[in-house]
Amino acid sequence: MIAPSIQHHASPRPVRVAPPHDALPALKLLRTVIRNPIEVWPQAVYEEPLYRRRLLSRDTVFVMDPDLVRTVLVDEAAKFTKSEAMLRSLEPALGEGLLTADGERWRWQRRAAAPIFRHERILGFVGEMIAAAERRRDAWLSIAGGTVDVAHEMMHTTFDIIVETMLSGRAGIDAGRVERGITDYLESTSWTVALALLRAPRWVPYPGRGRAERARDYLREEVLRIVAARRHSGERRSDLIGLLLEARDPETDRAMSDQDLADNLLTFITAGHETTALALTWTFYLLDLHPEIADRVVAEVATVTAGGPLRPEHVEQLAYTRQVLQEAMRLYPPAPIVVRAAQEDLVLAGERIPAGTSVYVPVYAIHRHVRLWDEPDRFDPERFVPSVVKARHRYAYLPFGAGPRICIGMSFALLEAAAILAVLLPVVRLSRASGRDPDLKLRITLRPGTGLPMRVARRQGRGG
Ligand code: HEM
Repeated sequence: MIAPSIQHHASPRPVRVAPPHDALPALKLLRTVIRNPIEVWPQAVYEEPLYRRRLLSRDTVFVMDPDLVRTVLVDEAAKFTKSEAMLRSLEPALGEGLLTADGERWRWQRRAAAPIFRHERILGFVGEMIAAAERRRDAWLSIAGGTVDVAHEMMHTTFDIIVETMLSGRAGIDAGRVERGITDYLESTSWTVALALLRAPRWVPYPGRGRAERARDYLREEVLRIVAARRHSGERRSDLIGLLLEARDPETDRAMSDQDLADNLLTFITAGHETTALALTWTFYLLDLHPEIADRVVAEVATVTAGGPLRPEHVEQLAYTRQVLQEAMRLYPPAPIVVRAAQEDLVLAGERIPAGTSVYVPVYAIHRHVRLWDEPDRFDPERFVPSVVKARHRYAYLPFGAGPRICIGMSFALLEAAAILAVLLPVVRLSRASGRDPDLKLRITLRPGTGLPMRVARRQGRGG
């Protein structure tokens, strides 16, 4: 009888969100939404197939059952649009780009961007991914024994990769300012979400609004500058800017305006690096808790590369490394919630859902749902052995969403994360500088509240 609890203590428990004990009264709910919206999700979201409640002034349905998730995101996707809270948070920066547009406007932008995400094309980017990771590795080795904020370091690494691969070079963008700009902007989004739940008009001021708007203006000016420079040069390249410049709306034959281009470039720059950086950040945290799993990744890299440097063709062969990343994204999905607004009345699991209802797909909670996962809080990459994946419901795991709006950058992100991990892990060992767990903060993405400071040591043995 005692054995299971001993085992339980032997395996470190990665940090998780603590759901509230009781239903929160309105004022406390509002305060919690502003501080950290994921902390209002009740225990029921981790246990029930569907949970319905009024969140401030919005009728809200949480959908956890994988069949219902499929209904919302795939089968009946046409009956939903992006939600008011998400649009209100993201539209001021991303306009009506690929992530935020709906209907026909979304469809032609998706078609325009699709060629750059074809598998063969993405494989051509892996060399850049490895090179950026090697620059980070060399920087870390030069300060071995020191401490780095892994969250910040991963943001810079993935930022370098997105501008190298999608914009054909850095184009003079200040990565540090972009990172601060994104953080400042995202920081304000818990207010915009709360105000949307309260149905307050969009002009209502809130703390940090000025700072968020300055950040947004900086980011937009930078991408407009890049667009203007490309138009001015008349250069034709087949990078993302080139593809978008040549795209024509099939219905109107209209080309993208500079504003449309800026919306999309900013969408790709932000959606395309912050999420992957977070996936890696949480992976480094988990590997500090589980050095035996880190050792297995290092051993796999050594086998696949035969002890030599990582080359692009190796990355797809790193099956265990990919399992580790997938399991890290189960526990810490960088995009922990997907939200939609019902455009028509419909019925879900016998519940009448009137048009206008917000439908939350709480990815973080689905990934830790007691009916879907055995010991949901345990980090166990074996869950992603192909035969185990096959036996599981397809919609029990959705770090990249699902259906027509599934992440366009999914393969890019998986290759990128595996390449970065496979370059860094064999040479360095990272351990939390404070010995404490990071805190989980929802700001559209799932971020470590105050970064993730880790000590960098040279890894002894085969790799270093
Ligand atoms: C680990 C990394 C990533 C995660 C976890 C992630 C997650 C997601 C999720 C959940 C969605 C769907 C949102 C919804 O349905 O409302 C999405 C959409 C999107 N992602 Fe990613 N993403 C990642 C990396 C990337 C990368 C590398 C790029 C670009 C290079 C990218 C670009 C986009 C875009 C443009 C969309 C909107 C697609 C559409 O609506 O058609 N993402 N992402």
